[in-house]
Amino acid sequence: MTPELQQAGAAKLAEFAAKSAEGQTSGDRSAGYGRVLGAEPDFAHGVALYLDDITVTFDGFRALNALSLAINVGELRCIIGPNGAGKTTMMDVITGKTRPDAGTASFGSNIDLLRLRENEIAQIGIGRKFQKPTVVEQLSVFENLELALKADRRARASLFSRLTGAQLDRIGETLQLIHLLPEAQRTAGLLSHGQKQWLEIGMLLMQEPKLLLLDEPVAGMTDEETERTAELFLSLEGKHSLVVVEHDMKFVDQLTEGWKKVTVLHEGSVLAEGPLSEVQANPKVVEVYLGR
Ligand SMILES: Nc1ncnc2c1ncn2[C@@H]1O[C@H](COP(=O)(O)OP(=O)(O)OP(=O)(O)O)[C@@H](O)[C@H]1O
Repeated sequence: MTPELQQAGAAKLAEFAAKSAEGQTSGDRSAGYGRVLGAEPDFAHGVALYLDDITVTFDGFRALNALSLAINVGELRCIIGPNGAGKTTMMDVITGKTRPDAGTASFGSNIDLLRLRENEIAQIGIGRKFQKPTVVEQLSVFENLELALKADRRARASLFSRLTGAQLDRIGETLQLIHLLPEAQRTAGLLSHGQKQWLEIGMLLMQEPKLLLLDEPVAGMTDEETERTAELFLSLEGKHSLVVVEHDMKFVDQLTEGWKKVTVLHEGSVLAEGPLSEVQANPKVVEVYLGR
């Protein structure tokens, strides 16, 4: 690593540390966790996420219209639907960015998501990946993962301390999982688009999310990258619940392996649910989405 890069890395870490310290004084994630929740999500009923009758209105326009949806623990669910169907708004409600006008949203059977702030929702184990990767370009792949690990409340005390053996092992395992072990020392800014997306997924994984929300994860990827991303998600299934919003039907087909449930959203509610082949043959789905 060049001295410039080291300096840039140190500056980023310092900036990050300052933000963490700020959070600590103004109701940060760990403080919020204890204050608001005091409990881990209860997954005993096998459901990770429940949305019930959620309505979101923007200036009189219903972006979500009595939307109900349940995602099981460990399930990989693909959500498809035409532009404007409400997919992003749904993710915004789950992550606390948008408050619905009506309805309920819970994580496990006990945690009311509508009472939590965005940072608190991240803290209880809901990770979100936006379409555009937001890795720290000046840092190496390894340092990005290290940063994500240390953003975790459980490791905050050790922001500037050396990584423990267990932490190094976790970073190593994640590097392998996201196919970036050979690129560990590479500056993130030099990675391909697909590799940046994987790195960002790796950063989310460092926080051990129970539910991962992924918005068009393969947009802009090559066919090979798309295929490897499908393999990655399939390897995460079971250990995490995954909600994948995607327009790429080949990718959805790979992920659902011919049998898993796909949800079709249209005009803010569920239009159809079932295996991909079934929803693709559904005349209502063809009319509003696939036939276009
Ligand atoms: N902040 C907002 N103010 C006003 N209207 C909004 C706002 N956010 C979303 N909308 C509208 O709500 C509807 C649902 O948008 P949303 O982005 O959730 O759809 P989407 O299914 O994610 O679409 P895409 O596939 O294009 O990303 C759209 O008609 C959109 O214009």
